Amino acid sequence: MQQLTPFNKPHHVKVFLFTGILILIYSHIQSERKMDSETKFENIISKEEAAAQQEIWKFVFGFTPMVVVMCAIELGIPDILENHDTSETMQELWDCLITSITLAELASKIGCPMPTLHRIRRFLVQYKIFQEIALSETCFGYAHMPLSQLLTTHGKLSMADFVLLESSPVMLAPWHKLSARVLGKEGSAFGAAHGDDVWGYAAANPDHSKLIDHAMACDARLAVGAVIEGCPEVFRQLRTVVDVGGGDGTALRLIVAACPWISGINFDLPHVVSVAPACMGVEHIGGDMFDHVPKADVVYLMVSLFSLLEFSLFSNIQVFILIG
Ligand SMILES: C[S@@+](CC[C@H](N)C(=O)[O-])C[C@H]1O[C@@H](n2cnc3c(N)ncnc32)[C@H](O)[C@@H]1O
Repeated sequence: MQQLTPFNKPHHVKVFLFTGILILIYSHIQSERKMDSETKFENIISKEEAAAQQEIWKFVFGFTPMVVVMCAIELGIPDILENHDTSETMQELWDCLITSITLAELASKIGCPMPTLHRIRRFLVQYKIFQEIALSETCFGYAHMPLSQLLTTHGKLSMADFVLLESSPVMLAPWHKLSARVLGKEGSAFGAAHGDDVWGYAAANPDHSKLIDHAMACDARLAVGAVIEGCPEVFRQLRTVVDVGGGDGTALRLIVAACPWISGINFDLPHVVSVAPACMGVEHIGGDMFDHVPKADVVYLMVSLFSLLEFSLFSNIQVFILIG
């Protein structure tokens, strides 16, 4: 008698084949899925890697915005624009209320070739520091943006001198000592770069000291303007005020102008006050705040928070601190 195996009946063969095909299809789908997710994963990685490869350029050329803005200030572009009168014809023709200047006009005022200026212009427009206005199909004008307004020399809220200070070689050199500072090899990064602290270096280098004073004045105009406007009551009862580390006296000049009943003492290191501009209602006194500070109804210290401990010596004086 012939033994029956699963294959010797036709319907068994069919079932077997059918199951086999199902298994094949299933494993094929599974392997497709696996490949699919692997490819997707690889794609994600490669997208991230591609993004990183783009991102890295920000760090390679991260300094560029700072130096191009510095260049614009040094060339006087914001000031030229500020003082430029758009010709009446142009004004009427284009009904353009925004003062703008063409590249040719700008190049001629600066006294530089157009092609090099064009490259700086492109960057400044791209970064929305200036805006480009189409005056015709072929002619463009360049106009102020809120950012470029802050770069004019005499603007009320100008930050131009702060940009010039921080982009100066003296202030950039300490950043090259940062890793040594982190490793504890250097006391201070500024000292490592220049062999002295910031104020000692400034005392020996009047040009740099002037740069610091002007930069600090930018900050003082912003901060003090906001305090006078935001809380004028702070000044009502005061007769005498000392600004410790007051730089060229900008902060006190603003306070005294807004509150003429106040007498101000601008207290700073001797090399700073000796060149500070005279101002009615403000007396400049030179000295070291760690030795003594003139007496007054109020002593305030803005920014220079070297050591609050030293201010325990003001224990019987009202002290308030403005952080700019
Ligand atoms: C960061 S600046 C601030 C300037 C000003 N308060 C402002 O915000 O515009 C610090 C000021 O403190 C002054 N300074 C540093 N050490 C000082 C000291 N030992 N005694 C008095 N003034 C000092 C500096 O000369 C400088 O003008």
